[in-house]
Amino acid sequence: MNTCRIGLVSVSDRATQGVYPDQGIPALEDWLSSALATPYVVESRLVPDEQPLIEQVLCELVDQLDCHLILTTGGTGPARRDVTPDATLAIADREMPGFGEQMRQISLHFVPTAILSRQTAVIRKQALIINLPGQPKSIKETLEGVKDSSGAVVAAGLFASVPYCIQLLEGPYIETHPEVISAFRPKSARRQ
Ligand SMILES: Nc1ncnc2c1ncn2[C@@H]1O[C@H](COP(=O)(O)OP(=O)(O)OP(=O)(O)O)[C@@H](O)[C@H]1O
Ligand SMILES: Nc1nc2c(c(=O)[nH]1)N[C@H]1C(S)=C(S)[C@@H](COP(=O)(O)O)O[C@H]1N2
Repeated sequence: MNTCRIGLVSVSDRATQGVYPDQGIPALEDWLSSALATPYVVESRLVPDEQPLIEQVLCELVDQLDCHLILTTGGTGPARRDVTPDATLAIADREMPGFGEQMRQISLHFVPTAILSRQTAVIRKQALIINLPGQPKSIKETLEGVKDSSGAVVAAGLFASVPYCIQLLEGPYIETHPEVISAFRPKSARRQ
């Protein structure tokens, strides 16, 4: 079986300098372990907010380590050193604007400043690359989305669309725990 390879990239000047411990990679790892029901392997990188370094790490994860999915966290805002979306677009084959649109919709349920994030998603070769904001708590918020007290989905989490996207890119089959995130999959694409 083709095991899903997931690249995790935390973009933070202060975590890189040791001003605070990086919470981005642990938050990504925690969420994935709660949500994924099929096996996967992870490659993690911590980088400062430097566009050439971010581009280099993204290319290494896609081109050399053959990742199917890359999640970045941090550096999506309007500040001068926030360049993660710029690096992501610079190495992209194609943009997937729906992810950014949905992320900002989800985030408005949590913070009034959601539209300050320029986060996007792209495809490079076999890989889907998705930017998430830097606040560690925003990782679960954006990947999982919003449910009301009865469990009905108010804003679908980003990860609901990830397994089908990776399948369309001819990547491995990813199954999720439905109580965490219910992934969309058309009948024709379901595993028998
Ligand atoms: N990797 C991280 N680990 C822990 N906390 C983080 C991390 N990245 C961001 N944060 C927290 O989220 C806030 C917003 O994230 P943002 O990406 O805008 O960081 P920043 O203000 O540019 O700082 P830096 O790049 O130095 O982490 C930060 O100010 C910090 O409190
Ligand atoms: N879910 C969620 N989205 C969020 C936030 C957040 O805390 N949670 N912070 C917002 C703010 S204040 C900013 S400036 C932008 C960019 O954040 P980043 O530079 O940390 O990526 O994300 C926005 N989106």
